[in-house]
Amino acid sequence: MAFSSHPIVVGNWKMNGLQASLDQVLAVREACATGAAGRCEVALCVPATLIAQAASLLAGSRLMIGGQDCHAAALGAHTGDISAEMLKDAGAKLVIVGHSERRANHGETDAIVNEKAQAAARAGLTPIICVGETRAERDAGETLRVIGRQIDDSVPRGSNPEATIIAYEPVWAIGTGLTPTEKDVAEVHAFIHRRLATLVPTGGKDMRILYGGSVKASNAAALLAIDHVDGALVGGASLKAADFLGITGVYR
Ligand SMILES: O=C(CO)COP(=O)(O)O
Repeated sequence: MAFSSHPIVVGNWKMNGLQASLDQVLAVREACATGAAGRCEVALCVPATLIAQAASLLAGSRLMIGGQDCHAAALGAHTGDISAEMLKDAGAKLVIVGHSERRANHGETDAIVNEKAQAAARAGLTPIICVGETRAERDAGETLRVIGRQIDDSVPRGSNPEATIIAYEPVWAIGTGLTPTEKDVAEVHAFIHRRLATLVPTGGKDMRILYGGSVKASNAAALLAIDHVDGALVGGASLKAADFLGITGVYR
């Protein structure tokens, strides 16, 4: 087990964060400047209402801002939606697509997620494409079958491996304090790597695969040292800079 050579830790604030939360962005920015944030790329996917302001605070910083979802179209009659081009215009560098909360709460299929990932790439954003099995699927021994289908159908053919990130987030590990065993994480990440190589023959092995689901400072070192784990997608523990930096700081 060894740390990835090109890791990234991404915070997903979900539907949390008001103006006052920009203080947390500033604290992470400061840690990135001093080196306290660790030797990894660092990004925060804040609510859409904060993207432009957060990004404007980060000129010259290596901290990146991302969105949490985008529409597949560039513009048009889609009330309440946000396009990848709009996120880019607001200063985002990345966007999460296909998070299990979007798949479950908004009926997003692999085909929709695939279109969103293509939209992100078209706009010059790095898509973070999420996959993960439910508890019932794991208990039924279906994990690899489900993940294989999600990868095949959600990851656009011909994706640029350097500008596409996969996040493995077991649904049952999100917000529960539960995590898979290290052996299970290693098995799924190695499986995703092999599967990507069939989809992106020119460099599936270069595509980074993040682990997400109840990552916190106390378990980050063990999770991030697992083979084929190239970083983390962090929910609850990304809301406070101190907690988040306890995770990024694992990469010394
Ligand atoms: O869904 C997640 C990140 O996208 C994980 O959330 P938690 O870290 O709160 O479990």
